[in-house]
Amino acid sequence: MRYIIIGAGAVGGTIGGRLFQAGHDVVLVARGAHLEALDNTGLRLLTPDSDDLLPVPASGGPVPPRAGDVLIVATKSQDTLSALEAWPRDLPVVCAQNGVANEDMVLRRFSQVYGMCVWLPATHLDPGVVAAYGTPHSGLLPVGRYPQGVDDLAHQIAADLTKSGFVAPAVPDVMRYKYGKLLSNLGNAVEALVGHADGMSDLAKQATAEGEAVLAAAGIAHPTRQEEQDLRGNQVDLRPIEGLARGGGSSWQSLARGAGSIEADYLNGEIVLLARRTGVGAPVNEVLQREANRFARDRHAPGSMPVDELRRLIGERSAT
Ligand SMILES: NC(=O)C1=CN([C@@H]2O[C@H](COP(=O)(O)OP(=O)(O)OC[C@H]3O[C@@H](n4cnc5c(N)ncnc54)[C@H](OP(=O)(O)O)[C@@H]3O)[C@@H](O)[C@H]2O)C=CC1
Ligand SMILES: CC(C)(CO)C(=O)C(=O)O
Repeated sequence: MRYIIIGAGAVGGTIGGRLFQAGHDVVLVARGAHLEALDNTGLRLLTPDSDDLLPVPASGGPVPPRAGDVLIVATKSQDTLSALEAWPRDLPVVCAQNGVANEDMVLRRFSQVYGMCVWLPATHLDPGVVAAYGTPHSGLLPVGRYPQGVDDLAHQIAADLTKSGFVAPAVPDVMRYKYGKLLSNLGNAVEALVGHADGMSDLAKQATAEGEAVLAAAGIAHPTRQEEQDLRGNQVDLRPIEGLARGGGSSWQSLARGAGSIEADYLNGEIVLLARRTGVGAPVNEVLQREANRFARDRHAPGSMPVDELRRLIGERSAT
């Protein structure tokens, strides 16, 4: 099996780097300065306990096919389709991403799709450099066939990831896990907008509570908090890497890089979509989606919105 990682940033770089370290064939697909650094120097993968320079092959696009190729897409959700555009449609694709929309988007074009629920705090620090901030051998990556089930390939992927140091069970209901993870990611926009200001976690809890109510109204199952906690164990506990504080989660990082786009349409926006479909309200997530998109478009620095301003906007929207 050869793992082709489409979007070798924080998550893709970490998964690809660990698979490579465990002896698997890996190709990292990247672009721009990141691709140049990967080509010239290799992938530098930092963890709390290690600092490795890995000569993982990299490419800017499709590579000559080989039997057993598997695509792992680890771009932000807004980049999924364009990143997969040039790849042969008979390849299996694993969506190692947050949100729950990628699998359907990919299934329109590729017939064999897998979901992966990604609990793996990581940062794309610089071109060619990624950091994974978990406990040693951390990262929880349940994987399964989309929309449900476990086939031989899902078992093989889970086994390869497990041998690479992840906790990676093959699960028959991967989307149930991904809906649970979606709830945890509704606070991404809060962190991106107001940073770690006082009041940030209350706003994130409001977004999550609203998300839970919307999933309940839509009849969508997700793990209970206890089940998720049991599964997570200490796999996603952040540990410091000396000299490298983690600024924030994946959406915060998009703003910090001035990326011009953010994943909010696929995180808070998923709750807004479901709320509209089921006829319930989702004012908190609506404001977070709108403001996060505005912040990304106007290239505001992460954490630069006063928390009172965000509270005011949510209050205003909730009152209408
Ligand atoms: N970071 C984290 O801690 C976690 C992230 N996730 C999820 O994982 C997914 C990936 O996030 P993350 O790793 O943070 O994102 P990153 O931005 O770090 O990495 C995504 C990479 O994809 C690249 N990319 C986008 N389009 C293309 C393309 N057409 N060709 C080649 N490369 C492309 C980006 O390049 P460029 O920079 O040039 O745009 C970037 O390097 C998201 O769904 C996120 O929500 C889940 C759990 C934790
Ligand atoms: C859980 C968390 C916040 C880990 O960083 C994440 O999923 C993200 O950054 O998107």
